[in-house]
Amino acid sequence: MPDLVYSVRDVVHRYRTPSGDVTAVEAATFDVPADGLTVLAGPSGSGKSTLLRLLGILERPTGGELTLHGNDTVRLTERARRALRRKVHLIFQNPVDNLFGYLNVRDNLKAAAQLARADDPDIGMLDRLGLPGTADWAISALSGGQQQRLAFLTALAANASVVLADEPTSQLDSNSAGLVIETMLELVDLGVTVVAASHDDAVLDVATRVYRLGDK
Ligand SMILES: Nc1ncnc2c1ncn2[C@@H]1O[C@H](COP(=O)(O)OP(=O)(O)OP(=O)(O)O)[C@@H](O)[C@H]1O
Repeated sequence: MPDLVYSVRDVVHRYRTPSGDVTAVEAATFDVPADGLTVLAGPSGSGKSTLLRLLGILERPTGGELTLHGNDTVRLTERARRALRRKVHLIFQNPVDNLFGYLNVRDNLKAAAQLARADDPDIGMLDRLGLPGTADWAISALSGGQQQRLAFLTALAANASVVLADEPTSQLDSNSAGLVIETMLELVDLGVTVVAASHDDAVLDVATRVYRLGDK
């Protein structure tokens, strides 16, 4: 049995709005084992992004239980939640939101490591993981797919054990999406736990497991 990274039990999340409470996540129950690619699937508005924010410890669920490596993230102090959050790396759907546009490729890896208080990153990962010879390139010189690929490599530079990706291929054409999927699977092979919210069939096809959120 692989290690359990997340245990999610009857998790509910409501947002307060001026026109009343909005239930974004309703009774979500699933496990995320350490191995493989876990995909959260569901139609627009089904709560995928909210669930990723809860898994990323950016927000506390309104109800239910959510543990990360056995730590009860609902009841932990803010300080303990911050320490746990350092092991988790979030990737957003728009590639440029994941990178510092004014830094080159190498310095993006270095900045990710510094922000996570990790050791100096191995820049050679660019050559091994699909971005050979790009260390000195500006971010704007990379294609969207290459930018998103680099975003996943910044997670390695940050020494993250968990990567949470919100619709990582939705802004990309199918070739670029293919590059990103390859990179997600490479991270999985390197022992990183990858959770992606996605309704892209190409991502669903390579998923190790899929948790479907219902229409509400
Ligand atoms: N900050 C917020 N305040 C109020 N309501 C919100 C907030 N964020 C999300 N919601 C609502 O919660 C529900 C779930 O949204 P969420 O973005 O998590 O779903 P999603 O499956 O990721 O959708 P999409 O694929 O369109 O991004 C929606 O009804 C949305 O309008």
